[in-house]
Amino acid sequence: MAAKQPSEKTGQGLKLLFADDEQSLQELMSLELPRLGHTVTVCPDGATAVAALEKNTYDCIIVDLDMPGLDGIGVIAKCKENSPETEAVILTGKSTLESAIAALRHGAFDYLTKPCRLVEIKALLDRVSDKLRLDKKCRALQHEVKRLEGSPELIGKSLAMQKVQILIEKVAPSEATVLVLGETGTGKELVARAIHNQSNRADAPFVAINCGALPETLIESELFGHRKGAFTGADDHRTGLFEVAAGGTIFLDEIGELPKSMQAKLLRVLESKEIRRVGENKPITIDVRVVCATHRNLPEMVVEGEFREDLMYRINSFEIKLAPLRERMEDVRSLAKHLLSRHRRPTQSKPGQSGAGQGGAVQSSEEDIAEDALQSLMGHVWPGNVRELANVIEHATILCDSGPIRAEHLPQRFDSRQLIGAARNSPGAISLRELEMQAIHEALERNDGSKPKAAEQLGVSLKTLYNKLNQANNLEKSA
Ligand SMILES: Nc1ncnc2c1ncn2[C@@H]1O[C@H](COP(=O)(O)OP(=O)(O)OP(=O)(O)O)[C@@H](O)[C@H]1O
Repeated sequence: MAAKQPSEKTGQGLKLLFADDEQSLQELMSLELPRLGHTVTVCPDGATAVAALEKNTYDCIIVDLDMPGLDGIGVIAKCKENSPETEAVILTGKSTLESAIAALRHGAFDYLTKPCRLVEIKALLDRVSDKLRLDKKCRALQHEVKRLEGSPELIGKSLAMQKVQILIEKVAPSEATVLVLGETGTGKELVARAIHNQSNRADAPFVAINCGALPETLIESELFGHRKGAFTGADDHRTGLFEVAAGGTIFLDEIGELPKSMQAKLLRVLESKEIRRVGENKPITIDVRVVCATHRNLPEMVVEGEFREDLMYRINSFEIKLAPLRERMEDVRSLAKHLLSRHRRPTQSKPGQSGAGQGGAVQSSEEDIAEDALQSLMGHVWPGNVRELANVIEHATILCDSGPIRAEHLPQRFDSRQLIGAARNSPGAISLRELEMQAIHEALERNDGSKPKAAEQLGVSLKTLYNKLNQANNLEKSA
């Protein structure tokens, strides 16, 4: 007896496999599915379907539950083994709960009860198309996010970083709430991501929110969601970030900036593991791990009445403190090379020097940064920490068309650094006031001209910063 052969009819849209032992249905589908714009391979039984699945991949398979030999569930199981992203639809003559549950348990997208109308098949395939389109979009976005975030790898072999790595390894598998401390740009978010990635929650979402970046009126609805009409402007229901992070980790960055009213609400959520959407009374149970971070001194904030003591104790059950970059200068070299691999396009590297790294990045090699540039980087105090270093490297890659990055490709303030170095060697060549002004200009440059941020980084009040700038202006005018 000749082996049964699948027949294929082409169209556009989804690539489908249809398997059913009823000949009338085979004929109907080989005619109608291409009319709906899809390509279809029609199989008369389960074994033929599996043979076709071994040769091709399909967007969606539609299989009869009861077929002689291998049944529909068997076909789906085989299909998912080889191609988990293929969607499956079960056709069943018996609309029993058991068969529907069995199909869904085996990863079917949905099921249809025979006799099914063409409009039902069309509506279902439209849903499959939408899902596949969204899946693809989601994968593309994940890829883009990964590329923009760079490698989640924490670089640094200094003793301080080794200790941090050990703490992350130890705390990640637990459910402990972690508080990450450190100056701005030291890598607090990266640590939070590492905790998530090394935890049992790694496959669920990691959601980061900067508590200082949202107006007080919006934080509650951003975190917990709201019901339509809960307040003026709430035109739709909104899911809060705690719900978005379900099963995963929420990272509350700049927790010290959380307004007092929200601190009380957050404490309640952490204690009860329940949230209430704004405008709703019904609590929703949540399963989310919380990691917080701040560059502020929380105990001091508690003394000054700016931060709730009970919340501080609730979030700091496990602390990880990141040392500023100036205290682990031995990491600058490896960090600079790692950060360079984020920006270097393959064409910028010499042939044979590079290989594709994570997120499309290209690994940088020894010669990608010349010794004079490395020495300049090693001579800097890095008030903006690793983020500042990342910006400096980005600046250099823009200026350096080919070959290794040299000192001349670094931002201008690194010239002044050499000046400062020279001044150190010949006292009197540069005044204290000039040094101070250089530090102020560097801080302003790093913070895109923001005086409050520059003042914070320099450790002076905003008023002092204005006074220094005014004095310098007056001196310039009188000179
Ligand atoms: N150890 C590290 N290895 C590799 N990259 C790092 C490291 N530390 C920081 N970075 C990079 O430096 C930049 C700043 O890091 P991150 O955002 O985690 O700092 P932060 O402390 O959370 O900053 P902020 O306080 O401003 O929120 C990011 O691009 C991050 O990838």
